[in-house]
Amino acid sequence: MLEVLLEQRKVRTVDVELAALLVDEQQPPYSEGFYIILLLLKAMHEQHTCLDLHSVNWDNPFELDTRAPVPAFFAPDFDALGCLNALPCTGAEKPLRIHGQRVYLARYDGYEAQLTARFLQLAKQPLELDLPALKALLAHYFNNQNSEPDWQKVACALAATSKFCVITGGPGTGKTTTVTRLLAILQSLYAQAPLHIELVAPTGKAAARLSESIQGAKGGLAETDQAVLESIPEQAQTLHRLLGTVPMSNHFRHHRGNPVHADLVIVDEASMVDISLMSKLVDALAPHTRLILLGDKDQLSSVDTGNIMADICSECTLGQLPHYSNQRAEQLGYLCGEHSYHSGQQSPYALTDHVAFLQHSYRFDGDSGIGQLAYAINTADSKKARYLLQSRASDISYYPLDEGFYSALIARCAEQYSHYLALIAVGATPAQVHDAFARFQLLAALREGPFGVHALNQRIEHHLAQQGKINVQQRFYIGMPLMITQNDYQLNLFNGDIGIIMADDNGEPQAVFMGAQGEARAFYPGRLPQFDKVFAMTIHKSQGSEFAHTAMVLPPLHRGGQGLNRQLVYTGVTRAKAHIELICDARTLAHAIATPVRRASGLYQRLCEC
Ligand SMILES: Nc1ncnc2c1ncn2[C@@H]1O[C@H](COP(=O)(O)OP(=O)(O)OP(=O)(O)O)[C@@H](O)[C@H]1O
Repeated sequence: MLEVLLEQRKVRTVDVELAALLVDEQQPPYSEGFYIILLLLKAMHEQHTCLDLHSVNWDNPFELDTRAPVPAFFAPDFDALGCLNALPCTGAEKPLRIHGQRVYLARYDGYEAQLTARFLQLAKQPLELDLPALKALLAHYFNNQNSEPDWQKVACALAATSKFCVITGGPGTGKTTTVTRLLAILQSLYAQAPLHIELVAPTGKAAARLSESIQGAKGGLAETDQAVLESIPEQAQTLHRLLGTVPMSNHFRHHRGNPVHADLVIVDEASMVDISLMSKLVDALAPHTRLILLGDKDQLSSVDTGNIMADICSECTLGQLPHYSNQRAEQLGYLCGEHSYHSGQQSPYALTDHVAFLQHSYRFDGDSGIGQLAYAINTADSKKARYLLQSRASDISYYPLDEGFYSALIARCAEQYSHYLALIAVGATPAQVHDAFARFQLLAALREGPFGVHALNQRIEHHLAQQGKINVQQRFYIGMPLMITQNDYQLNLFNGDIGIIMADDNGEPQAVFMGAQGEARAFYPGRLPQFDKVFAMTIHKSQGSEFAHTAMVLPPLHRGGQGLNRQLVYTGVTRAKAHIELICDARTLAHAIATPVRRASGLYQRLCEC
């Protein structure tokens, strides 16, 4: 049985050794306890926080290839919980922990317990507030007289009246605008002693975009006191930088014993933050520090373990009212105007009064193809998605994978990328070149294979070289676009940063990046941390970025399309600001839309039980 698992790469040798160690069995034949621990380790590799016994298909628990007979790992009447509880490694201070039907490795149980306790403690902390002053400020910054509730105003009211708040919403729903107004409101409320605010994001790219968005949104704050405006920070940093990385260690300089100095920490793109990093963040917050998480709950989960944003926003459903408590709804009525703010349903969820869900997109109006396509994907409406692709909406182009599509795609991409190359050729400034490059991006679901980024990068490069637009004889040729894949705190270059090779005054190639203040930063290529060429980028890597024109290629079902899911496709589509170009089989798209990923975790349950 073990050989089959190893052969089909369902488990790794190191997992086998760890499981054997935990159950204290030296060699085969192994017990059912050993196999259930292997199942837990497999779940961990798939970035689940725990193994949910309810969701195991006991007839084929390791999801083996069913073309061959699947061995029976467990007896038909197998009592998984009884077996786990009887293991010597299970218990409160032991490596394995059990909560209901959920099995954890101690470390992840610890993270989840810490997040639950800290979120709860923050949410329950009383705040002394001048409510009439807050009401007046809310009316000043949100002065529309709609018959419907203004959910941005509600989000501000929730965040101003609590030490913990989550604001979720799709692209262009105004998360940054709302937070900027919130900051103006808070700094006005605390004008005597302005709050020390830290803006952070999981990647350098996302931090730069947050800085840009806050600067833009501040421009829209007319009639705001100059001192208040000046007290709103504009520069965001990475979470790692806020916490202070310690070289060669997974610990940070800031932790419970040496907390971060801040009255308020705002985390943008929080869906990209894994459970370990989020635990370290909450551990490093001083007891009085407020926390606001911003992000799109429907985007891809973090690369590493966890699903925090989706877990916290479990009760948010498109088109539905939130389940705010009566007390909260009453408070919102006073602060934001008399409307109906709750579904009427009472929820046991401890954070129910701390989550704001923005559903109206200001970027995409009702007629926008991109907005409708994102909505159709999110609501699992494949028919609508298919209709939209065929409908010739002005902001959607659709190319099925018919004969000749590949060379046509490469030619279109080469054409798009010609613009920034032409600008380099005429000596345009780095800012102009970067602007032109950022107008178009090809995204791919996979890294390998003909539909993967490696092959696409090579083909586009080859095409441009044939047209004489780049000279690939040089390793670092003029015009080569690259994306940093490893943080380098000394150089201030971060995972996701995009650089373009341009010539210095002596004609030597250097990688030019744009800094947060719009300044060009140049490095000789030999000094760069790890990077990839980036004519094509994986959808995963595109998180936290947006492009005016985004093209996304999905492989057919038999070439890797089976592995796609709803969040991946949604994330890709919502990178587009003005135009989305989809290159795929309709069947692949339908399959992805019908396949949501839900990572197992107990965060929501714990927050319902406390
Ligand atoms: N209440 C509003 N009224 C009019 N325009 C708005 C409002 N809120 C936001 N906008 C506009 O919508 C656009 C998107 O807003 P914003 O950048 O705040 O959204 P977001 O949710 O942070 O977007 P994303 O994270 O997808 O970039 C901006 O141009 C902003 O000016």
